[in-house]
Amino acid sequence: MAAEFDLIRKYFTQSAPQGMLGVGDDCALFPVPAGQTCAVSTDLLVEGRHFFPDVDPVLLGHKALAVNLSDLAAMGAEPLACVLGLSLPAVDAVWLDGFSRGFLALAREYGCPLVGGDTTRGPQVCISVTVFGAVPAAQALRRDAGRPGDDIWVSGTLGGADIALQLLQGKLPGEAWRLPGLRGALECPAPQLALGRRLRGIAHAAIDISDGLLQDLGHILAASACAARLDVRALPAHPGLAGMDEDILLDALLGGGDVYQLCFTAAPQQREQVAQAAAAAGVAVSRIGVLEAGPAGLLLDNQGAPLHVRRAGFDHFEGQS
Ligand SMILES: Nc1ncnc2c1ncn2[C@@H]1O[C@H](COP(=O)(O)OP(=O)(O)OP(=O)(O)O)[C@@H](O)[C@H]1O
Ligand SMILES: Cc1ncc(C[n+]2csc(CCOP(=O)(O)O)c2C)c(N)n1
Ligand SMILES: [Mg+2]
Repeated sequence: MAAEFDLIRKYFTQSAPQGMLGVGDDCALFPVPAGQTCAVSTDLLVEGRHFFPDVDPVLLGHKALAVNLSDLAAMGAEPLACVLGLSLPAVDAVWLDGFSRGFLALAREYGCPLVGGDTTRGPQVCISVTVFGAVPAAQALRRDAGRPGDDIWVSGTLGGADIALQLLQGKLPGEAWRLPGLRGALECPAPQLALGRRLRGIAHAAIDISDGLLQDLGHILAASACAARLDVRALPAHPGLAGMDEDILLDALLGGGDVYQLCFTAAPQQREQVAQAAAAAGVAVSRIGVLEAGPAGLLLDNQGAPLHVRRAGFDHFEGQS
């Protein structure tokens, strides 16, 4: 058989769950639960841009799916299935074995079977994942649902992945000792699906933080036509960042990407319910500010002065428009 189909069969073909048609036909088929709407998101990961060429392929397989599941979490959706597009320079059995194991282990953990994809040859490793989820349409956590007066929350911790990335890029040489404690935040993010699901009917707007807190919160502010007042002292720093230079730390907390935690808004009357949802999901949440009626996108500090921002967040085409 052609090597291409051999590869697909060997690494990516699993028996489809009952009621689904998986790998092997022109399309996959799967049902959407009655009364719910399909949530779809896609993310591309390019070698050298989203990951280092020598990253552990097991972790890369995990992250390629995790960043997509994170978008379902940010919508309050539950995973249904995923598809995987792969462009590879050559057949590397060790890499494929690790990548597929990392990917399929997470797919199993979150009930998101791999039901199809496409495999081609190309100059560098390029991974495209599309996830399909289900959410009752009226309960989806949309970016435009924030309201003035809402608390702004963030789950988990911030900054760890960004400092890990800087260390791997050879920046901050005096801090290299921190890398072992931070690397997991960059290379093995956990999608916050349990939290997103439990925030249905409690939170208003939500987004997952991929490009940096300020940039991603900015999307909620723009869509919800709100300003925000932030308490930077309430930002939850990754424990591996304790004692770091204050400016470097603040820049990482506000502008660092690859976080894959949820930033969400909820009415102050829902504080107890938010705390219960977070406890049930097994993740910490921090209240970091409030939405205000004001110019859309305006960011204030807790004194009400414009927030001083040194790092804008991640932008693939920075300086090009
Ligand atoms: N080439 C494209 N064609 C159509 N829509 C696009 C395209 N690229 C991005 N989008 C849409 O633009 C919006 C912002 O895209 P982006 O990739 O920044 O999503 P995100 O959720 O903010 O980031 P992430 O996926 O990293 O969490 C999304 O609604 C996305 O579907
Ligand atoms: C080798 C390497 N260089 C840079 C980064 C940082 N990075 C790349 S893409 C991105 C935003 C999310 O991606 P997208 O907006 O495409 O979903 C971030 C923060 C990395 N992880 N690895
Ligand atoms: Mg997102």
